[in-house]
Amino acid sequence: STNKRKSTNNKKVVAVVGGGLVGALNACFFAKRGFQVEVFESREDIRRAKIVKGRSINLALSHRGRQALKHVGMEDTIVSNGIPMHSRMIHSLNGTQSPIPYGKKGQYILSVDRANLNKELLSAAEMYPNANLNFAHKLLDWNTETGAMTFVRVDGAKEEIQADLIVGCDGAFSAVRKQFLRQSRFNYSQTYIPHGYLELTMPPVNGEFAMKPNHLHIWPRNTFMMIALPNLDKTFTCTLFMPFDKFEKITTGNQVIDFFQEYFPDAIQLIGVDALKRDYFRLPAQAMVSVKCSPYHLGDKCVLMGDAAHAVVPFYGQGMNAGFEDCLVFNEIMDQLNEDFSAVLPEYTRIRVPDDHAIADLAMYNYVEMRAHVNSKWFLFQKYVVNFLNMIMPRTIIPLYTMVTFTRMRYHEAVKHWHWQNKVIKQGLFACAAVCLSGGSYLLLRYPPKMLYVLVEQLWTRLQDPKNPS
Ligand SMILES: Cc1cc2nc3c(=O)[nH]c(=O)nc-3n(C[C@H](O)[C@H](O)[C@H](O)COP(=O)(O)OP(=O)(O)OC[C@H]3O[C@@H](n4cnc5c(N)ncnc54)[C@H](O)[C@@H]3O)c2cc1C
Ligand SMILES: COc1ccc2c(c1)CN(c1nc(C(=O)N(C)c3cc(Cl)c(F)cc3C(=O)O)c(Cl)s1)C2
Repeated sequence: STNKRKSTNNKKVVAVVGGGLVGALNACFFAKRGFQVEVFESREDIRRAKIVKGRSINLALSHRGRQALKHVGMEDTIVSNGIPMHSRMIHSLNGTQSPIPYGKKGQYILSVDRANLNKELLSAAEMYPNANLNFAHKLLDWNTETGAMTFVRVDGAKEEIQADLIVGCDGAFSAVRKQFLRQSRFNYSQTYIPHGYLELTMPPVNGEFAMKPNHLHIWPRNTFMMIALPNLDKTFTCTLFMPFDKFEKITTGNQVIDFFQEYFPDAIQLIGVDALKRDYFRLPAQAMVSVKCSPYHLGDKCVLMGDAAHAVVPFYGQGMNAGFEDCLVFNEIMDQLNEDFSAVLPEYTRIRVPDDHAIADLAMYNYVEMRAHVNSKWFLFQKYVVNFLNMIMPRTIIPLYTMVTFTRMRYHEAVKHWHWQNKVIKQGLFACAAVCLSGGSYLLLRYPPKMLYVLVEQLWTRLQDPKNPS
């Protein structure tokens, strides 16, 4: 039966497919504009269900995501439930911990609980009288002409529902996107990386955090890496990144301990030997996929946002932030083109595709970087050099992660500026190398080594005893 959800006023009906982080936030954006919003989520209402297994338990929320939440009045609620991380804490192999600030005082990122964030956004959407949440509705397919969607219920019954606009927020394996793949001139690519991830919990010690809480803890070990974000219950969620073929080689509890002894010795005591042996095998390592596609819209009927449009590998902590920013950018274009979908959708694709592709590339680049040669020394060195240059030329040399994490500079413009400043730094380094070289050789030619030796000795004595004129 095709029934079109009755819209309370003559406003159009917007169907948001997917009640995850981006779908729930998008529902708030459209409901705030007065549309009749119907959210269709395949899972049961997570506000009633138990823990959702297999998803990253906490996430880093930064500026872009906060600006989107702010627009629907949710920023304060979410930030109050987040834990500020003012700097990274780099764990070296010998156990020393080195903090690297994210920036000036007010520049910090937040560790937020994924399930809690999703629940808060669903409840915020539900507050709007013109918004409905339909759980246990799994989209099978939709018709590009009529916009009619076919959902299957838990009991296998099918339900057809019509909408004026379909917003595909159904994640990396989007069913809404399936219809796009049948269209000509639709570009699509997906890449699974050879790494998987596994989550481990680091319990509190005597009721207190096991490590300093206001940091993003990182154990960079080239091909392996572990990071830890704090939770409100004083635990840390540790995410271990490792190639699948390495995961497959570790099959016994003792092998887990040996592996941690070799690469993350300080973490063994903090997580606990038994917990490590148990939790390591609780779930299989999860895959990470990078999806890029364009266009994001189909006619004036359908638009993709969030992971459905651009699943990115998590090595910049931007997937959710980018998806939240999608909602904000779409909303800004709705204002500019006064909600005319036939104009808004193509404009959204034109504006947003270059930016979401840029962050997808950046995240993949950083994955390759981290895996290739980022151990704690290089990580520290790199951050110090760029932070030093930023100190002397604050408006010219801006660390890339600062532009990505603490501004709403368009992702593709941040990348362009980063390429430019890399060139400037390289030329700058080259220039001062040339000066030192030519200056040095001039001195050698002008003053043969003996003379030079005397010169240096005089200089040294003067430095030792400035008053002595000799
Ligand atoms: C290990 C890891 C760490 C991460 N860390 C960060 C981080 O620190 N910061 C950050 O910003 N991002 C991070 N991300 C990325 C972030 O998790 C995603 O970008 C974000 O969840 C995308 O939200 P979404 O709503 O688009 O998709 P999802 O969260 O996947 O939600 C999709 C929703 O659609 C529903 N659905 C799927 N198919 C259908 C269907 N056919 N019909 C109806 N409903 C359907 C699903 O049940 C789900 O509720 C991380 C990701 C991973 C894997
Ligand atoms: C829950 O699972 C996950 C998984 C991965 C991430 C997060 C949460 C949060 N992440 C953030 N990354 C940045 C960043 O810009 N860069 C370049 C970094 C990239 C890596 Cl891989 C890293 F380890 C540190 C930094 C860093 O600079 O601290 C932030 Cl800023 S936050 C990565």
